[in-house]
Amino acid sequence: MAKVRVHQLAKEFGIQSKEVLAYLSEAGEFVKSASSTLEPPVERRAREHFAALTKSTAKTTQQADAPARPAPKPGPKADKPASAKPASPQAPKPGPKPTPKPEAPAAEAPKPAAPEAPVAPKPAAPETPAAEAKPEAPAQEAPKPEAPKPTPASSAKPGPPAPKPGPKPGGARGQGQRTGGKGGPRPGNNPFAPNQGMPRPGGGKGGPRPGNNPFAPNQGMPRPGGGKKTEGQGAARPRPGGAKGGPRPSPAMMPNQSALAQPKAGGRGGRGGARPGQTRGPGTGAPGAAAGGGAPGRGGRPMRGGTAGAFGRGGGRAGRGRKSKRAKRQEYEQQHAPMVGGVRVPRGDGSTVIRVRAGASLADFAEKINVDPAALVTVMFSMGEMVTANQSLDEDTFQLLGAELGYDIQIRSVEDEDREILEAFNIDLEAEEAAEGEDDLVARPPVVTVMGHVDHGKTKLLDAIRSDDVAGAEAGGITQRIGAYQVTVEHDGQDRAITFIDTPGHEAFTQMRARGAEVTDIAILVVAANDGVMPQTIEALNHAQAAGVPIVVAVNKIDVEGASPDKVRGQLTEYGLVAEEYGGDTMFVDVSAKQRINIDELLEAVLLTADAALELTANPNKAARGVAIEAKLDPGRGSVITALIESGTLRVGDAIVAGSAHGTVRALFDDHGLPVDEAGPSFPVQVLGLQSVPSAGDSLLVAEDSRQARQIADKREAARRAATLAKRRKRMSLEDFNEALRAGQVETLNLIIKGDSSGTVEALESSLLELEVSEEVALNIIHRGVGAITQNDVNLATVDSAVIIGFNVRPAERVADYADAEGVEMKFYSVIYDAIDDVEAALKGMLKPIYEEVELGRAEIRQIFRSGKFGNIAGSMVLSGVIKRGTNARLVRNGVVVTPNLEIVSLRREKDDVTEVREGFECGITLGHKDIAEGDIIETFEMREKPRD
Ligand SMILES: Nc1nc2c(ncn2[C@@H]2O[C@H](COP(=O)(O)OP(=O)(O)OP(=O)(O)O)[C@@H](O)[C@H]2O)c(=O)[nH]1
Repeated sequence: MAKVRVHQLAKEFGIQSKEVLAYLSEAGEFVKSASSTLEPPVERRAREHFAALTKSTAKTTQQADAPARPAPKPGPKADKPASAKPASPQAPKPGPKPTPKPEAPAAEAPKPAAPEAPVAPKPAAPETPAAEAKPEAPAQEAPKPEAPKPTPASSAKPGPPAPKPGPKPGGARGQGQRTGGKGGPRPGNNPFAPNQGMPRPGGGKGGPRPGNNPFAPNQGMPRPGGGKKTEGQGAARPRPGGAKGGPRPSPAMMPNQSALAQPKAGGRGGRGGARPGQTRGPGTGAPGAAAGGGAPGRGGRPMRGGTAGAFGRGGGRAGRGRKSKRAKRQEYEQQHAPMVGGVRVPRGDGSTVIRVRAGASLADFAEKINVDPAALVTVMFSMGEMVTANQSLDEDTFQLLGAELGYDIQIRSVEDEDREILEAFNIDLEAEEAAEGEDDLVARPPVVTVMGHVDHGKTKLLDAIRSDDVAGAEAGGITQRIGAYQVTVEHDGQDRAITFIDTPGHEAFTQMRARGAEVTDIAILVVAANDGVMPQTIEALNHAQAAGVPIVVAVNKIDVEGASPDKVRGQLTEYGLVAEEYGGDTMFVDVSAKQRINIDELLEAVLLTADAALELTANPNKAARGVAIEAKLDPGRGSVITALIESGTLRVGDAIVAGSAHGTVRALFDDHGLPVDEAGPSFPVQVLGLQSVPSAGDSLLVAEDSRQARQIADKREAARRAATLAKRRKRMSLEDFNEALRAGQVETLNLIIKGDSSGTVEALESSLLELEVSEEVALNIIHRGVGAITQNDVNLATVDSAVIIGFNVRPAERVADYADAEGVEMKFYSVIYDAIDDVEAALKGMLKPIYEEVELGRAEIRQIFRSGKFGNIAGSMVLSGVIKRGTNARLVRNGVVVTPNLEIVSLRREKDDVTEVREGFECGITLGHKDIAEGDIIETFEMREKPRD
C-alpha cells in the first residue's frame, strides 16, 4: 500500500494540509510539504491525533449548535473564523440586540482585525480544530455574544490584548458592516467615537461629508443610503439620529438627501428622526431596522429639510417662507378691504380725521388715505356723483364721501391752508410772535372800524374825525370804498394815534375776518339818535361781538331835532350794550358828525376803552406783517393797496407778497398821499409795487427775496383757485339748470331780483311768475329788493343756489368779486322783456330732455370669424350710413329684432381698429354677443335730444 501523503490525510480529516503539516512539525517529524509521504507509524500517530481532535470538535459543535441559538456562548473562539468567513450575511440577523455598548466595538472591528493577524497564528493553531469545526457556528454565535462583548474579550485574552478581542465580538457585526459597505474603515473616522455607528460610505453612495466631525456626538449625520447599510449600527444607537444627531438641514446636504431620501419618509419623518429609518429598515428586510431607525433617523432630519426645501415649505427655507406668509397676509388684508361701489378701499374707523384743503380733489384725498384715485372715482360714481379724480370737491361732497368710507373729512380753514403754505417756506407767524419778548414790543395805536346802519352817518363821522370831507366826494351817497387813515389826538397830555378803517358797514369787516384778517381792535357803532337802532345796527353789533371786539357807541345826529340819545341807550341795552352811566361797561358818546360835536370825546372814549380792555403792542423790528385793507388797479400807478401793518416795519424795496400777489415795494404813501420810507405797526399805508391786485383782507408779508415772494404767491393762487372751483361746482347758473335738473339736483329755479325801483322789481316779479313752461319745474323768487346787489344778496344766493337778476342795478366791485369767488351768477338787464326771455329759456332748459332715436347705419353680416380673443367677429358690409364704434346697436334677423341693446364694441378695417366705417366698405364688427349669423343686419343708432317747441 502506497504511503499516504499529507494532503491525503488532511483531506481525510477534512482539514487543511498545513494544519497537518503543523502538527507533524510540532511532533518533530520532518515533512517537507503537503505532497510528502508519511511513514506508516507517523501516519498512524497523526491519524490518532486528528481523529481525537475531530471527535472533541464534533462534540463541541453539537453543544454549540444546540444552545447556540438560545444562549450565546462560544463567542470568543468563533471570532476568528467569523472574520475569515462570510458570517456577515448572518450577522445582521442576529444583531437585534441594540445596545449602544456593543456597537462601539463593532465599529472598531476593522482595526482590531488587523492586529489580530499576528496574534492569531500562534494561538490559533491549537484552536484550529475548534475553529474548523464549523464556520457557521461562530457565525451564529457571533450575534449572541455581541451582547456579552466584554466576555469574549476577557476570556480570549486578559489584560492588554483585551482590545483585540474586543473587536472580535463586534467583528461579526463589523464585518457585517464591511460586507455591506464596501469600504474599510474610513481614514478619518474615529473608531473610538461613541457613536461610531456612523454610516459607511460603502453603505451608501455618498460617503461621509468631508467636513463631518467624527467626534461629534451627532456623528450619525445623515447618510445617503445610510439607512440601508447601517441598520446594524443604527440599531445600536437609534437615539442620536432621532434626537439631536442630525445636523440641521442645510442646502449643502440637500442634494444627497433629496437624491437618496424617499421624499415622503424624509419629509415627514424628519421630525421624528426615527421614522425615516423605520421606513427604510423594513425595506431592507433587516431585523435591526426597528432599532436601526436611529441612524437613518439622523438622516431623516436633513431629509426633511431637503424635501421640505424642495417643496418650498419648512426646512431651510422655513424662515423665508414665514416672511412671505406675513407679506401674503398683508396682501390678503388689502385684497379683502371692504368693497365700496365695487372697488376695494381701505375704510376708516369713522373717527379718522383727514384734513384736506379747500377745493381739494379726489386725487388729493386719495393720496391721504393711500388709495388709487380711480377707486374713489368709482366710489363716487356708486354714490351717484360723477366727478373726475382731479376735480375740486366742495365740503358737502367730501362729507358724503367721508361718511361712506368711514373718515371724518375736514376742510382746512383758509388760515390753516395759508399757514401750511408759509411753513413750506419756513415762515411760522405764530412761532415768530410767540418768540417775541417784552423788550421787543412797543405800544401801537388801536385800529378802529366804524359800523352802523345805512345813513346813520359813518362816513360823516370819519370825515369829522379826519376833518376831511370824504363823504362829499361820494356820488349817490352810498359808501363804496374802503380806506384807512390815522389821526393823532391828545390824550392825558400825550399825542396818541388812532387808526381808522373806513368801511361801508360790517360786511367788509366780516369779509376780512373770513379771510383771516382780524385787524380791528375797537368798533365804533354809529347809531343815529333820531332813527334809533335799526336792523343793520344789530347786524353790526353782532358781527363786532362775534369778533370779540370792544364797542364804543357813537350816538350821532344829536343835533337833529327829535334826537333821543337815551332811547338809543335803552334800545342797545337789550342787545347787551349797557352804557356806563347805566352801570354797564360800554362807553356811549353823543356826537354830531355834521356839527363836529364831541368828536374829541369820542376819540378819548376809544383810547380809554383800548387802554382798559386791550394790550396793544407790536414788534416793529422785524419784517412787516400786515393786511391789505383795500386794493385796486390804478391806471397810472398799477396795483395799489392800502395796507395796515400789524407788526414789523415795511420799507421801500422789500419783497412782499399779499395774498396771491407779489412784488417789490416801489413806493409807500401815507393816508395823506405823502411818500414815506417805512410804515410801522398799525400804520395804514398805500403800497405800490405789486404785480397784480390782491383782494381786500389778504394778508401781507415781507419775504426773504422776490423769488420767495413769487413762490408763496403762486402757491396761494393755486390754493385759491382750487377753493374757488370747489365753490363754483355747487353754484347754479341759468345755463347749468338743464344739467342740474337732469341730475335730479334741482326742480326749482331760485331767483333773487334786485332793481332800481320797487315798481320795476314788482313788474318783473309778476311777469316771471306768469311764466308757465312746464309743471316739471317751478320758479321761486326767494328775495327781491330795491337797490344795489349786496354781499348779503350773494350770500343768500350761495345758500339757496339762486341766480341774481339785477334790473338797472349793479353790484359794488367787491360784491362782484365776491359773487365771482362764490360762483354765484348775476344777470343784469335794463329791458324787462330780456330778463323774461332769459328766464323762460332757462326754465325750458330745465325741462327734462326728450330723446329720439336716430339711425346711424346698417351693416350686413357676410361672414363670421371666430376669435378666442375677441369672440365672434362679424365680417360685415356697411349697407347704409356709418357704423361707429361705441354706438348702440341691435341685431335684426329676417326682419325681426333678435337682440336689442347691443353695442359696437370694436370696429376693424383690415387689421386696423377704426372709429367708423362708411357705406360700401367691409369691416369687422364685434358686438360682444355670440349669437350672430350670416345675413343678420346690424343696425346702429343713437339717442338724440329732441328740441322742445
Ligand atoms: N344833521 C346831521 N346829519 C348828519 C350827521 N351825520 C351824518 N349826517 C347826514 O346823514 C347822511 C348820511 O351820512 P353818511 O355819513 O353818508 O352815512 P353813512 O352811514 O356813511 O351811509 P352809508 O355810506 O350809506 O352807509 C348824510 O346826508 C349826512 O350829511 C349829523 O351828525 N347830523
